[in-house]
Amino acid sequence: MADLQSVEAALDALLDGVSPLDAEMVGTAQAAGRVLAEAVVAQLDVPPADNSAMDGYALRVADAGRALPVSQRIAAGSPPQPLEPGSCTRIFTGGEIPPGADCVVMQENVEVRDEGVVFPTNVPLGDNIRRRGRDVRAGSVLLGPGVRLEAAALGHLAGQGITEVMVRRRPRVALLSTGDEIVDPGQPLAPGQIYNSNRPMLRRLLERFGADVFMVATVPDDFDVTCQTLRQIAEQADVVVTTGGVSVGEEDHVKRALERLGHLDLWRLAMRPGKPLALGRIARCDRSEARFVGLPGNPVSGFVGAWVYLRPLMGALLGCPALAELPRLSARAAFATRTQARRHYMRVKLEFTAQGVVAQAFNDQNSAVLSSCVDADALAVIAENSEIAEGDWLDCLWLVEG
Ligand SMILES: Nc1nc2c(c(=O)[nH]1)N[C@H]1C(S)=C(S)[C@@H](COP(=O)(O)OP(=O)(O)OC[C@H]3O[C@@H](n4cnc5c(N)ncnc54)[C@H](O)[C@@H]3O)O[C@H]1N2
Ligand code: MOO
Repeated sequence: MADLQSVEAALDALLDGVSPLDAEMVGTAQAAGRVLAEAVVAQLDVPPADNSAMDGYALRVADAGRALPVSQRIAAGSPPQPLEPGSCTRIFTGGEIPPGADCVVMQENVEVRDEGVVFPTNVPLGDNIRRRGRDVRAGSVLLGPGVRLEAAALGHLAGQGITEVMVRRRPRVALLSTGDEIVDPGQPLAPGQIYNSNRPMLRRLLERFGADVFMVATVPDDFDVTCQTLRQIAEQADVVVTTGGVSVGEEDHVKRALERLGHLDLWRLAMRPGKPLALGRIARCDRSEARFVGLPGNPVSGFVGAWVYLRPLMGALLGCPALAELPRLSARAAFATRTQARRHYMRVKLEFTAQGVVAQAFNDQNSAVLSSCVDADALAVIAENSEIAEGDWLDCLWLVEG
């Protein structure tokens, strides 16, 4: 086991020379989940003018403490007139503050009498006024490059009236399955066969990591056809991902095809699950190369491999730091375990208790037991040759999209 290589070394090899893909312009209505290729500079102040945070009355602080007549009414969207001296203005939330007014008193705090509206004394200057540009100042960076466009960022873009943004092209990923025993749902199962669980699982993960999974296929059981298929796919794919056939078993078409079409490194890693990993390149006609990642066939090994390798790879191709690195958190172990030569990525459920975060491990952590992943919130990373007692602090990789 002394020859096992580190996860970090494999990650370095995987990410070596990877740079962000080219940029493309998309409509903001289609931009959800995309990654900004360049900074977006604000063109407008938000809010565009001082406005009221409350339904109530705008006045001069100096006039508070007495009854004031109402000289105008301002709803959101109606332009204000300057405030007549010695009067107040009826105003609604979002209404523009009239020139001359310097505070807003909410309507619950006034008394409306025949002679006018009576205000409390000691109204703070500027109270309940949302200042122009408080949220965004024109000319400032609204969103920086590498930001993934999720709900609030999309709202922020719309707040500027922006309809198009420059984003990174989504990495084009081909997802291939190997193994004669693997059958797609919808087909009958012959004896010895199992359904392909890796394909929908990895497709979903890759899409969550920002990829465009433009094709899924099963590798044909023929060396020449495999070569031809991979060569064609590599012309369109940034990354070719396969599952299965990376261990020490009998001759495998994908491995041999990779050696013929480009380059292949077989890794034996000090990690569990996911000891075997294949990394390579497939040459294209124009001499550029598609990346190749061969994950193990065991579903849990594929699941963990996707988070540990494919997510950072998508992050690098998208120029998105939040995707490139999985967030970590510390949690107390609700279990005891020990490891040997391989670092263990244990699937855990996190409980957020008053005493802090507690990690509950799924009982059966075997790499073929996919039920261990269904409820997993995090991967607790247990160092090689170590022992964990209940209550010990664990370093966990949080399974979030980024
Ligand atoms: N003599 C040794 N045997 C194995 C070693 C080893 O070091 N020496 N390593 C083990 C480890 S660790 C792993 S992980 C697996 C990796 O195997 P492969 O990547 O070669 O994958 P396969 O043999 O093709 O399949 C493994 C397992 O997964 C099932 N599988 C494959 N594809 C799918 C799919 N799409 N959906 C669901 N299940 C799938 C397949 O039926 C096998 O049961 O090797 C160990 N062996
Ligand atoms: O390293 Mo493998 O993924 O344990 O079965």
